[in-house]
Amino acid sequence: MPVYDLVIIGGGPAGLSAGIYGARAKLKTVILEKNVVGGQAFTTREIVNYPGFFSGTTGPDLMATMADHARGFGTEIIKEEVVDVELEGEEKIIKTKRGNRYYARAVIIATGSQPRSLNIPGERELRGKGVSYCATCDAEFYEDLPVVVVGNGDAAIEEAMYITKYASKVTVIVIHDEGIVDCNRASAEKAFKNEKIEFVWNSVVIEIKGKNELEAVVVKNLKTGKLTEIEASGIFFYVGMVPATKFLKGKVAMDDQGYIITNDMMETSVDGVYAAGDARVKYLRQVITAASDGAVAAVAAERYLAAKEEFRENVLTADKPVVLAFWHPAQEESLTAVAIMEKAVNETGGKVKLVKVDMSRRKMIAQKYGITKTPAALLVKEGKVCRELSCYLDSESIKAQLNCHER
Ligand SMILES: Cc1cc2nc3c(=O)[nH]c(=O)nc-3n(C[C@H](O)[C@H](O)[C@H](O)COP(=O)(O)OP(=O)(O)OC[C@H]3O[C@@H](n4cnc5c(N)ncnc54)[C@H](O)[C@@H]3O)c2cc1C
Repeated sequence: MPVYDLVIIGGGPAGLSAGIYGARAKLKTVILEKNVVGGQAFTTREIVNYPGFFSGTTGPDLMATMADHARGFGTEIIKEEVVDVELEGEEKIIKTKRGNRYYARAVIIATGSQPRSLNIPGERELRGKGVSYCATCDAEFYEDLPVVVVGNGDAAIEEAMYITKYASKVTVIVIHDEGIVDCNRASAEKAFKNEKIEFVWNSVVIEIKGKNELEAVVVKNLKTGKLTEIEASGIFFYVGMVPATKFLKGKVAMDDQGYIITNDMMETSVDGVYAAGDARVKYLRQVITAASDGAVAAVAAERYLAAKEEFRENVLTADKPVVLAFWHPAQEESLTAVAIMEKAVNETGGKVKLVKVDMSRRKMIAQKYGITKTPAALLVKEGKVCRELSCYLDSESIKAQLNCHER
């Protein structure tokens, strides 16, 4: 497998947007997508809140446009499920279910999230035989048939309305008291007026019945304890999402729910590894914020790779010894030390050069050389450290240290 500048795991809006920005910046970019390109957004029929589409668009249309855009700039999109990663080294290794290995100089994790299952009897057995998590994919199979929807957030209510285009009746099971739903008001009001929708309040689904196909759903009223069997041919679950990050456990820092922790540059705890979209800890999980994250992650990755290349040219393959002077903008003492170091280097008449390293931005370089505090300075020759320099001397004494003896 060739070495890619950028491997993006996941081809939803975050991954596609990262692909657009990455390939446009001339990075050799590949997106590995295990399923349908477009992610969750592909599974929603109507998208009315993505900027530029006042009259709305469909998830599949919007995602196809994004995928064409990414491919247009040269991003490869390959159907592969990533099952393991080695992220620590300079060259990251991405391993797939088919046994392939992709090598990357930087990685963006854009694996999003997947529907939560309730793990109730019958749910796993009847998956694909009446149990579904995607109305866009499956609603049309229920023409004139009764269907149950579980949940009361935006996705549940909006998809319930979409299903009424096909189903004879849609029963929505809501855990809350009558009239209380967790979705936006406009959708709730429309759903309450929809004659094909019946709400069942204070209730949860406890069992799904059927042999080879779904026949009925058992619902428990949480206030009375009463069990009711609702005849149905299909059930759609919208009871939340879980991040698709299981294969990354122990590889990048996550919160206790498995969402990846990043800063506002989408950097994870591992150098050269970024996370974008629904898979990361964030406030709002939508197509627009996923696309935005993808753009930020790709630009951050591009700058990281450029900085690495610049470091290679300026330091590792330099034709003269280099003083690496580590400083931190919040530490005045380090600024003074670097200024004295610079004076000493200038007085060598070009025999030695100085490269300043801002520790607040170039953590990777500091880590590589084991530097934990500033000021600090190293003399590097032919890519190897030959000595540590004392930063607390005058420029004359520093100049005397600028002879290379291998460390
Ligand atoms: C029913 C529904 C309706 C919605 N409606 C709207 C709406 O109207 N407006 C809106 O803005 N947002 C909506 N959203 C939310 C929006 O779809 C998501 O916020 C957005 O898709 C997140 O994008 P993402 O790229 O981070 O992740 P995802 O869209 O989840 O994409 C992640 C991709 O990564 C792939 N993947 C996961 N693991 C691996 C792996 N190991 N190897 C390879 N590939 C992998 C997945 O197959 C998937 O394609 C809706 C969501 C749902 C479920």
